[in-house]
Amino acid sequence: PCSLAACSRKNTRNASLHPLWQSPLTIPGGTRQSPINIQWRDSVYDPFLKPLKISYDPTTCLHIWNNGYSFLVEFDDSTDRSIIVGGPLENQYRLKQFHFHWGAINDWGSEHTVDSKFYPAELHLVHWNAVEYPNFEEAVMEGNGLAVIGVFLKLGARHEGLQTLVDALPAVRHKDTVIEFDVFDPSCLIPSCPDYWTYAGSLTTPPLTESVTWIIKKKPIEVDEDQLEAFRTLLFTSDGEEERRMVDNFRPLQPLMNRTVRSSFH
Ligand SMILES: NS(=O)(=O)c1ccc(CCCCO)cc1
Ligand SMILES: [Zn+2]
Repeated sequence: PCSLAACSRKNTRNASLHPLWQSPLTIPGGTRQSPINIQWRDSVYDPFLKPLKISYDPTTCLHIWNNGYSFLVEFDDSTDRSIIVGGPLENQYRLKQFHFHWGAINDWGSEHTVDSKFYPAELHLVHWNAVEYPNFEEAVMEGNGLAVIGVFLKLGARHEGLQTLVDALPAVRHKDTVIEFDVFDPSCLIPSCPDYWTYAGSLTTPPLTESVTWIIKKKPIEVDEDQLEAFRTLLFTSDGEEERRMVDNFRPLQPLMNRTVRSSFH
């Protein structure tokens, strides 16, 4: 079993904290919380790390919904049609959903940082260990239950693959709205460069369980200003409630404690 923990620290970015983090949330015993700052020079090259193999079936895509924290694209995880294997992973993991974290302005928004630099947004592709556990909810509670690929978004050229998601956002503006999304291949959001960092961490929103093998891609993808602005038109609030813009939905950095970040590259 893994221990629950969160010791959110003073927010180093002076960002308006997501309401979730204003209440002091310190659960004793946390030794592997996320997100963290990745200090490039302290990461250790591991020659035994394999390339990450990603094979997604675009027809496993189900829907997009606004869950009041982010917008998620969810997948049919009843078979092994969309999986990742290799990298730091002992088993193959099934794609469950992907979502993003972003800021109110381009100066911050990512959850992880690299040499204390933040990106305007970060993509998380969430997978679970279907070899050892019967379903996602069980896997969430186990130390090797989940594998999340993190991809940084930086301001630059328009991303055509992302645009199909952006075009659907007005339909999920309010919390608990959902629209069907039939075909989407999330590998178009993952940089072709194979380089990544990996470390043992946790979910960055409740239940904050220490069940995630993080795989953070070294190279960001480029998106343009309009696409980032489209994220910021989403709402934390349900239809009929007083509107609160969905921005700054990232958790503060957590202590590295007794962990080493490994790199797949020299
Ligand atoms: N930001 S994250 O990738 O760490 C992440 C992924 C998935 C969940 C959902 C947990 C649901 C438990 O039943 C929460 C957070
Ligand atoms: Zn996330």
